[in-house]
Amino acid sequence: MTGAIDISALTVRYAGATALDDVSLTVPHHGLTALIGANGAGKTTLVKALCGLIRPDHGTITVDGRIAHVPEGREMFPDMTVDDNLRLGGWRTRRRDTAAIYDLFPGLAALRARRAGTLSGGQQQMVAIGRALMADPDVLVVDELSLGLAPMVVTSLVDHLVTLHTTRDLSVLLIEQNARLALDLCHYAYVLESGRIALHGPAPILARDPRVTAAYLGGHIQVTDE
Ligand SMILES: Nc1ncnc2c1ncn2[C@@H]1O[C@H](COP(=O)(O)OP(=O)(O)OP(=O)(O)O)[C@@H](O)[C@H]1O
Repeated sequence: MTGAIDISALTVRYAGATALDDVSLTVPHHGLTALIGANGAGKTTLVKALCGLIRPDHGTITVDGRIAHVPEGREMFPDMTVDDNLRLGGWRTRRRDTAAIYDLFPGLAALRARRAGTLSGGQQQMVAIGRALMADPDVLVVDELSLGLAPMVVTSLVDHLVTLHTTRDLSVLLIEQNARLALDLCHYAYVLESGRIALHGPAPILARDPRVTAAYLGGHIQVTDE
């Protein structure tokens, strides 16, 4: 065990089609690590394997400590209140006190009795992060933080994530289609292409790699040498 998450030689096949092919990656302790990739690259498959929702055909996954997941699309229970959605996150730890989550996201406090399905996408994303935190995780897997959200909302969520990472010493794996966001935010990144890790390295270096800029950053990036 070297990291908070260690994935080694992971292979997943669906009915003969290979979704992940010999994927290895490490999320270091207390690091912010990104996994970026286009539609169909295998990101969701990797998250499902990580969360034990599918059984890999080959390879190993080890997690050091408690892992919690902020799922793609938030996955609220829409007819339950915000507070009850948060409490669901604490079922394993038997934690019921949600006050710390409202301290972190003060905007949610006034919404605690609202049905979660009536919240905006950004508010739901805060509930989804809060629900994951109710599990007192050491490792947080955040799947598509920015999906369908306005840039200002994403900026605010990113600020919260950075605060969480620094104040709670969380190790974070951020799964993102928005490569610019992921490379700005994270220390290290992996690029998944057609089920294989095509590139990996420190995020600032990947952000200047012509293969990344052409495929994931719109092909226009200003590289200045100081
Ligand atoms: N249940 C399944 N049965 C068959 N093939 C599947 C299944 N789930 C995913 N796949 C295929 O596996 C590959 C990887 O899919 P996956 O959903 O992991 O990609 P992704 O990177 O998460 O894509 P997106 O960003 O569009 O969600 C794709 O070719 C997809 O069609």
